Amino acid sequence: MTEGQRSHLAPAQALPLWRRAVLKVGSNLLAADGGGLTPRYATALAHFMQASHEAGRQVVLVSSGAVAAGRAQLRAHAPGGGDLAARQALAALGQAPMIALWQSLVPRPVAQVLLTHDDLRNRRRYLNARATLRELLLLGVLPVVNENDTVAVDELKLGDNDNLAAIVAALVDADVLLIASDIDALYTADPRRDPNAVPIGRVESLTAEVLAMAGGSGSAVGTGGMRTKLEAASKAAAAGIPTALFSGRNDVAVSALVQGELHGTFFAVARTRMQARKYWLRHAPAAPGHIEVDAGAVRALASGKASLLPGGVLTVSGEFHRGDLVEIIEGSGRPVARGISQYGAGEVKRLAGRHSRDIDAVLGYSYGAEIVHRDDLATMADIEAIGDIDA
Ligand SMILES: Nc1ncnc2c1ncn2[C@@H]1O[C@H](COP(=O)(O)OP(=O)(O)O)[C@@H](O)[C@H]1O
Ligand SMILES: N[C@@H](CCC(=O)OP(=O)(O)O)C(=O)O
Repeated sequence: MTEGQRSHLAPAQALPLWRRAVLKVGSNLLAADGGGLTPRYATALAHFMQASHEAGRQVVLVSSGAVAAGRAQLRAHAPGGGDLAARQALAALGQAPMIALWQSLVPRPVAQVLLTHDDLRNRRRYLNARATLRELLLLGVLPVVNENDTVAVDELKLGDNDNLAAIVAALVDADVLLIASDIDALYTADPRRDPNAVPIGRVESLTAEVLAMAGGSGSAVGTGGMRTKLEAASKAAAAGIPTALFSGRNDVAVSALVQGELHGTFFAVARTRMQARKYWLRHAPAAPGHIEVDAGAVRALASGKASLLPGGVLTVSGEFHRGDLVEIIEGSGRPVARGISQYGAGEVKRLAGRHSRDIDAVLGYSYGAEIVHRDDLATMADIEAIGDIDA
């Protein structure tokens, strides 16, 4: 890529208002030209995150750069090639310096969160990761997520932080996924190969035709290229989250984001986050078991605004675990709602009819006041309404 292409700036467009965002920053921006970590581009991105924080917005950072930082530390002794164990060792070496770089640029505490794709497929760990990230955001801390490369395995595509960022966006219920790249937009073809490629401002839907535009990474340090960015946008869209792609090398593009303007490509969504979540709650298979609730809970749940608290639970049948999708029924057996249980069947049994404040005393620990949080719940009315958006 030439300097000319790097300094391209896609036309400005308004970014929809957001309150919580996931920002993904790739190795290319942190370890420019294959060297060690540099604050060169990270400074403006850190400023964007801080300005957002001061404006009452929350940002979760998904940062690459550990492997590149580890490699730079070992210099000539660094193992070359794509050997998995060598990359894992380099990531372990470079992770702390990468976190230290962000901490040196952000005037508030920075927390390291290491996740694997496997963790996020396991509903129990998914809930734990979500609770931790929510808590960090409430504490005003900047969570810096990276893949836990030491334990990640190659079938899970070690080194794909674009896709990880999309999963994290769904995990924290972000309003938007921001991908800072070394290129200012998605082009009709890889601009390194096709001089006639033109930038695209807005993508309505990630069709096969759009996916075919993307090539791999153009650099030695980046891993995914545009392909994984489009996969990430597609994953985020399935969760109802739009994606904004922009150049993290362009100060104008980065500072425009603070003003709510995007110079880059916007990937729109067909469903809102709420519709996407309710859609999932409707279609995902439920665990074998039910939670039977009393008339007060039936009324509260029907309002669509309440969580299921232990006080409204009468009985529990079957076997389910924390993180499973369960059906909630009333005495007659009629289904009232479906939702993700924060507690396993045995725990819910012990908590039935109790006040939320007693959870700790009864179990000796607590995953929160709700048996099913309202964000994880679809009422029968929601489920019927989703019938319409299916069509
Ligand atoms: N259609 C396309 N539009 C834009 N960039 C593309 C396209 N196809 C391939 N690319 C390449 O993808 C690169 C960005 O991905 P990558 O190198 O993995 O960066 P990062 O480190 O930010 O993840 C661009 O610099 C470009 O060379
Ligand atoms: N987890 C790896 C990065 C993996 C990755 O997706 O890199 P990149 O394509 O630069 O975003 C690391 O920290 O080096």
